[in-house]
Amino acid sequence: MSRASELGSEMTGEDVAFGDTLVEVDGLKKYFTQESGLLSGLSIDTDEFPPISVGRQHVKAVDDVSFEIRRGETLGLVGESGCGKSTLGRTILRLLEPTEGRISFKGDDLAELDGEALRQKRSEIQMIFQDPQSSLDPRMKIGQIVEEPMRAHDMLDDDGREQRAKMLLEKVGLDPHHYNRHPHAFSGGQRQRVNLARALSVNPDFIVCDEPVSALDVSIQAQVLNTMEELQEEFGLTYLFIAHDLSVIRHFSDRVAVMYLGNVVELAEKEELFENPQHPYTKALLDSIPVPDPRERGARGVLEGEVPSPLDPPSGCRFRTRCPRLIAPEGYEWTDEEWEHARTFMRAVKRRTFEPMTAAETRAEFFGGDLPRGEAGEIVADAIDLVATDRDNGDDAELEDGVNWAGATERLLESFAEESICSQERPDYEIEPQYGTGVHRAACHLHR
Ligand SMILES: Nc1ncnc2c1ncn2[C@@H]1O[C@H](COP(=O)(O)OP(=O)(O)OP(=O)(O)O)[C@@H](O)[C@H]1O
Repeated sequence: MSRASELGSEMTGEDVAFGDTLVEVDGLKKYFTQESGLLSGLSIDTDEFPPISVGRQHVKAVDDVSFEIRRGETLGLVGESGCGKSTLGRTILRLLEPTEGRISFKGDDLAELDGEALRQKRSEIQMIFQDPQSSLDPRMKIGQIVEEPMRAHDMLDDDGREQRAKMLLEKVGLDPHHYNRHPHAFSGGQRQRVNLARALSVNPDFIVCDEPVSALDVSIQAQVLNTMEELQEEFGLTYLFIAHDLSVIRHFSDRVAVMYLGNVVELAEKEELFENPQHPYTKALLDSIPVPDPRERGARGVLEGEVPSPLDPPSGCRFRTRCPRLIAPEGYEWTDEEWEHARTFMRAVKRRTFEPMTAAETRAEFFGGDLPRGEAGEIVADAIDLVATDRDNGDDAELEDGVNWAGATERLLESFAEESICSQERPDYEIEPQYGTGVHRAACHLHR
């Protein structure tokens, strides 16, 4: 093996041109196995020994994700907390074992590599974490910290490593004379710069940046991002840039992938995604960017309800349980307006967002007095009845506010939401972009 390939610093016959695919993720899944809570998970099977087993559930943190990252670009990955961004980043790096799927890096399937081959590849792929405080060992000097990955990969000799560390400290905007200082002498932004130098020490091609500036003051964020951009240019780096902050993503990415509950729901070039968003989840995220207007307090509440549990995610489109654009189920005769009324009523009942009133009042409030025709109208009438105050429910102690919210919710969801294409098929469509020429993918049946 040549010295160069031993160092992992030069590609051997597998060079990837700028703009060509460097990383490809295909059908990637990462499930965490969890023992289910208390007795609910225990099952008794007398044919087995021991006869009691603990039920296991799967946290579907990443569930069938596919995309590519091109050499030299920054792919932004955005989504609310808990949607699986970090897990995806770590699984791509093989810090977590994939449950299923392929991760190819320069054409090699990372999921298949192990031992020495994986170790070699690891130097070409590095990661930067959110918290620069906890990722730096306080007892080590920053010079040693930067040299650590080089030592682990047997790269250069002592002098060579020191020289390289000092060169990198300078590149990331630190004083190389601070080589012997300890991390506590540095500010948060400077510590993240130390992390950058450490990641760069083994000459990687690809860096997964997991919320790299989220812990920093806003004024410092831009400076660190600028340095990251300069380093990208100089070293030909490719970034997967994970952030929940859309304004940071907008500043920094070439293309953007939006994640929701383990799925990528939309992916497009940056301008296309921000100017022409096509997934209702992306639109809601964009609408909830806090506006710098003192009269508006905080984010505008567009995203209603809770993110469902990744233990049991919704079928079909993952966003459908919160989606304001849920598609009308087939098989009923109704106008768009009638379906809109029914959908609004269904959401309000499910989330119990109105004070119960008489059946006539409910009908007037949500349907302007006229129910949909045919079977849909009968279902709506049943549901209205279940939450109406002038219906005699006896004194069933189970009922909240004296009306049957749960019964009405079940009736509406079963008849309408569960029958929608949104519940039945997982969407994935390509859309004609309005900006640029890149591929625009949106996982929303409105584009079927
Ligand atoms: N080791 C683990 N064991 C079980 N569940 C896990 C584990 N790690 C993550 N999860 C779950 O997987 C889901 C995705 O988590 P992940 O941290 O990837 O999301 P995220 O989008 O990066 O969120 P955040 O921005 O808050 O870190 C969450 O429901 C989380 O609770």
